[in-house]
Amino acid sequence: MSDPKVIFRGTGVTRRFGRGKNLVEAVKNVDFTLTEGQITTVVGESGSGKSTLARMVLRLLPVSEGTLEFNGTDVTTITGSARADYWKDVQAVFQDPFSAFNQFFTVRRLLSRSFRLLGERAAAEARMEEALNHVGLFGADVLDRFPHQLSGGQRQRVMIARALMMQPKLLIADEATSMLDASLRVNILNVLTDLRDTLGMTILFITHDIGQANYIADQVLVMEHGEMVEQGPADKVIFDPQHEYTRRLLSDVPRLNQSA
Ligand SMILES: Nc1ncnc2c1ncn2[C@@H]1O[C@H](COP(=O)(O)OP(=O)(O)OP(=O)(O)O)[C@@H](O)[C@H]1O
Repeated sequence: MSDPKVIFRGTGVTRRFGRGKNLVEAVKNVDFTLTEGQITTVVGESGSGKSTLARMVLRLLPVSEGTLEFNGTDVTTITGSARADYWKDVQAVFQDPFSAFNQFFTVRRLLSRSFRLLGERAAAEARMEEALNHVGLFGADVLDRFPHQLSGGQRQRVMIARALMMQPKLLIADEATSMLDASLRVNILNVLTDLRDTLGMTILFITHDIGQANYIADQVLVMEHGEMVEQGPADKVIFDPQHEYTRRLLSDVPRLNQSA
């Protein structure tokens, strides 16, 4: 078997907001890699810089310092059509699937709108069905429904399907389960692990909950106050944490600790 491939590399990534006494260093000189076909989880408390990091990887937010490489290409400052191409390869789902929906659009319209690029209607329809199947939904059941006719878990799965329609190489899920109750959360986590296992999808999963990291991750990156304090294979970080902060996050999850 060949060595796992690094699909994304961040080097010295820093992001500051504001200036003077209002200066916030949200992400501080962070180095990390994402391995193809693996789920990498960024975990940390609220305000630790996880979303800022995800938005920089997505190229929604410029870095203050550092470089971002995707598939060996420097994407740190790409704009225009290069960035539009990048967004075909790198797709995201966010916390609140409801806010991303137009309440007056059916699922079909939502999905086909974000997929105008494909042009041909029949091909778009086929891609829609395929993407919905990947998240355990059937077109006939959901395509003609409006958002309020779907459960929270179904809405989030539709959002994942929308991202999948672009056939991305990297999927970013930023607190994608935090609005869902526990059973639906597990359901979405299972959808993501299935995508890794069946499509070989690379996933960057952002969460404040180290329990979810344990459930889903191959690799864990731990952030505290903008710094990456610990990173490594999930088993190692979770069952043999080296940093005090990681131990503290773990001590808040009693069940996990007992199984360690
Ligand atoms: N646009 C902004 N302007 C000023 N400060 C910001 C901005 N975005 C984020 N920050 C600050 O950067 C720090 C990191 O925020 P970020 O949202 O990345 O953390 P997080 O770990 O994702 O937290 P949460 O889980 O609560 O979203 C926080 O102190 C936040 O207030």
